[in-house]
Amino acid sequence: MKTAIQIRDLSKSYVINKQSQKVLDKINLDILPGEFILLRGDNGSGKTTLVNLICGLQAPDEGSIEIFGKSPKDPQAHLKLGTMLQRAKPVEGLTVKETIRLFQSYYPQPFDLAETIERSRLTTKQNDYATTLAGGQAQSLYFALAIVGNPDILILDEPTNNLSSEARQNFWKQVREFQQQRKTILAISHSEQDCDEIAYLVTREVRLSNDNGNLEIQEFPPYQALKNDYHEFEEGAKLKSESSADGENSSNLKYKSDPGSFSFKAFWGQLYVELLQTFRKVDTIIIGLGFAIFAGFSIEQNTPDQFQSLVAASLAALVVFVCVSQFGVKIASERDRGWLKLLRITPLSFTTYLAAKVGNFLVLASLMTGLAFVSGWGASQFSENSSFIWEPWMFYLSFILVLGVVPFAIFSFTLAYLFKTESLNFALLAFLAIMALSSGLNISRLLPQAWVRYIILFLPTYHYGQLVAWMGEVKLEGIFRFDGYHLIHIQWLLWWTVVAGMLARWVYRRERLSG
Ligand SMILES: Nc1ncnc2c1ncn2[C@@H]1O[C@H](COP(=O)(O)OP(=O)(O)OP(=O)(O)O)[C@@H](O)[C@H]1O
Repeated sequence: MKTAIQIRDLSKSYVINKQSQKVLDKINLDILPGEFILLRGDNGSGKTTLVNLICGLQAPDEGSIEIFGKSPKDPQAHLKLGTMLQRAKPVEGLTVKETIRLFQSYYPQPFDLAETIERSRLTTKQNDYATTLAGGQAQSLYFALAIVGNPDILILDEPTNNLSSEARQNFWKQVREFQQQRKTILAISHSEQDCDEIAYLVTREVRLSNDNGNLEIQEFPPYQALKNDYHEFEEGAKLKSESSADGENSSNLKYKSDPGSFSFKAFWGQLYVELLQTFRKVDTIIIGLGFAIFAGFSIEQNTPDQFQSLVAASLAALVVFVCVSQFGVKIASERDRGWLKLLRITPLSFTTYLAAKVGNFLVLASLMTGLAFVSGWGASQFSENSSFIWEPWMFYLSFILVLGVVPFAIFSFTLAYLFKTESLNFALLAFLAIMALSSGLNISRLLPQAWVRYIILFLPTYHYGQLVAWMGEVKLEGIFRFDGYHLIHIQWLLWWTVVAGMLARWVYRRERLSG
């Protein structure tokens, strides 16, 4: 049996006011499976830093941490951990039940949904929006999210902050029930009432010192009993593995699949909630779907002879605008709420996460283009000399509009990770302006420098614009026309999708979510 958490010579410093300050200094600690550790220390002594390091949200300067023998960065370790972070808010647009179901989809062997809701005392609140929960109920939701994956280790960072005395009692009762299944618990609390509530469960109290970044450890009677059990088990396991050559291998088979790779279960779970959130936002419905319907209808009514080119141009602009603004703003809000931090400590992989976000956009963009054509057909029904007929170009144009915009959606994902929320709107506006300038509309003629025009030829917007002009038969002499090289434009867009994906992966990995 492996140690639940093994910490060796762990050090961490921060640069505060241009000076390096050591928060943790060569810390060593072995937490046994089934232990209940109470982590204490004054404000600023480094408790949350230690939790962030254990969850893999931050990297140590020196030393190492292992979760059942795995690095905290390893997705296998994330399967074992359930964490309640100190600062997080529920994500918008989802009910309590939907939020818990989403987290449940990330894990291969989760708890039953109804059981988790009941265990967290959220039965009467399960259909309420998570953002409307009162303080204590929100803590219960975070508890549910921490346990739904059926983790072996539960980490609770000041879980009873802002709770009433009764709510505290209830909370620790839930934790006790969880611990009775011989799970390992690491809890941080400043409250004396909390300490009284859990006193008989605690195996060791670990105190972080503010002065020297070291640990003081106090052992309680349950620890000795647990330690003896652990050593007996170790001895037994040693004998067993000596008598059976493949003993070690068979225990490793348990988690053979790699939780860091793409998971269909997590993809469908994530895509479902992304769609729910999108279609519950009134502005998406009005701007995205409303404008698409309006464009199709009014173009067919007023200029039916130019339907193909005008619909192509207006839909291209609309689809790009909605996808870029939707993606960026949504991720920024999730980041502000601490939601991304919560996602990063689950086994959800980057590929699954990004694929679900792109999938959400593809559904929205398909609906937008479909509705524009249906409303054009609707408008033709009111017109006496209608020329509207369903033609194959409509299908091909929709295909280009929807798939061609994927690299832009991924770029806006990248921007949302690169910029802080306050500056993100400017970044998105600048991005949209660059896209408009480089779309192939011959504004570039106004640019005196030839090299600017050459750069534009390499940008994805130019190729997207050309493909739309091709399918929309856009012929605006001297301003915008298809140059005839559709295969080259398709290749460039594919290449940009790969580049955008690599960039997104890089910003996702480098993101520090520790604040
Ligand atoms: N990302 C960061 N950048 C710079 N300094 C940081 C960062 N995170 C934490 N610190 C500093 O490190 C020290 C330890 O912070 P930490 O949040 O780990 O303490 P804590 O024991 O959890 O405090 P509290 O009990 O108030 O939650 C503090 O002085 C804090 O200001």
